[in-house]
Amino acid sequence: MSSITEDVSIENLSSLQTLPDSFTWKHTAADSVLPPSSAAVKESIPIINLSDPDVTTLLGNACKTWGAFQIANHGVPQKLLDDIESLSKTFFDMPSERKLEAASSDKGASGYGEPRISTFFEKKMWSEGMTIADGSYRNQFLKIWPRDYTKYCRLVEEYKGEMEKLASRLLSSILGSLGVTVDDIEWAHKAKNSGSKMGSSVIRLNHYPVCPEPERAMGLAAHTDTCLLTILHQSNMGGLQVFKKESGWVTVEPIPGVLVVNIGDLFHILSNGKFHSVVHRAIVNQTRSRISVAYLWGGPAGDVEISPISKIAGPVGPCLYRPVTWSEYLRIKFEVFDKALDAIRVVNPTN
Ligand SMILES: C=C1C[C@]23C[C@@]1(O)CC[C@H]2[C@@]12CCC[C@@](C)(C(=O)O1)[C@H]2[C@@H]3C(=O)O
Ligand SMILES: O=C(O)CCC(=O)C(=O)O
Ligand SMILES: [Fe+2]
Repeated sequence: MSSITEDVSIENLSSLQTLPDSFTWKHTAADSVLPPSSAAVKESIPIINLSDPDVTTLLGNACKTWGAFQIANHGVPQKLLDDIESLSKTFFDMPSERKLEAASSDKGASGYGEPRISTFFEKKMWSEGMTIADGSYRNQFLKIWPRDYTKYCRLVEEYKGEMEKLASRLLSSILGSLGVTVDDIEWAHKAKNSGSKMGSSVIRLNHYPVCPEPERAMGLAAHTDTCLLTILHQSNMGGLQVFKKESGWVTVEPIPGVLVVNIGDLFHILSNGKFHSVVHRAIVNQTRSRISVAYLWGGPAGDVEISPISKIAGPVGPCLYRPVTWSEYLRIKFEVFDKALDAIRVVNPTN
């Protein structure tokens, strides 16, 4: 039974011995975070070697069937993954008062705090996070790490650079599976020709402390990401689950050095509904804390509109969605949450 009823803040989760009422979720059978019965076949999202000669087909199939996959041979140095993970650990291991010095001024901005989606749920999530959204994270790093500030800012910039390269490479390959190229997208074509970066992105460091009653808690509630795609580095502790209509919640087992990729809402729009943004969540456990580092890639820098690729929609076929910038879509998402795609749909898919 939960005995603590007072308001508990996320920065103190690690010290709690019982699950406070405000963190106790009433999971239905379909939502259960308990492992499925042993009779159930253990499914998993595809693991794709990016050096495979069939990579385009494999990526295309994974995007259609799952909206998520794992990638090996991605070219991101292991040391960089280890370093960003240890930066995260250093941050979350700090005393609450120091973490709060980096608190975000509002839910979408850089800084420490609850997940932005928390406003849509009655109960609190068993996690804390640090959003690294734009240049403003530097002021927060300076406050909390006056001595290591330069080192950590450099690390974040290097991480962003590598992730952006990987994201652009994935975009090209995935588009290939739809029979189009980056030249069919005005913003991607421009970026390619000018050699400029396709750099609107956010990094979210997530920490899921050990939980006294994991089966009644929720680390990060079910959601889709708003961006084009998310590249997730999860520590060697599992917790990420993706939802598949036919199978329910499927756990993504961590594999050292392998990254997870999720299709986000903007890719659903870009592909004119061919790929679905995957619903996913993070569950927690009673034995070990967990860290994940999510790189959410919005594609073009600046306020550039993303719309269905006309070649995919077909010369006469309908475009299912109106053009939208990432920032406008974020505004809509955080007003209507899981109805955001419906809010920008212009054609009913059954028409
Ligand atoms: C740009 C953003 C994407 C994000 C909301 C945010 O404003 C900042 C953090 C992102 C994140 C990370 C955790 C899950 C998520 C749904 C959330 O609550 O905050 C995503 C948001 C998203 O993809 O829309
Ligand atoms: O921690 C995880 O495994 C999932 C994180 C996530 O979904 C996110 O940051 O958007
Ligand atoms: Fe997510």
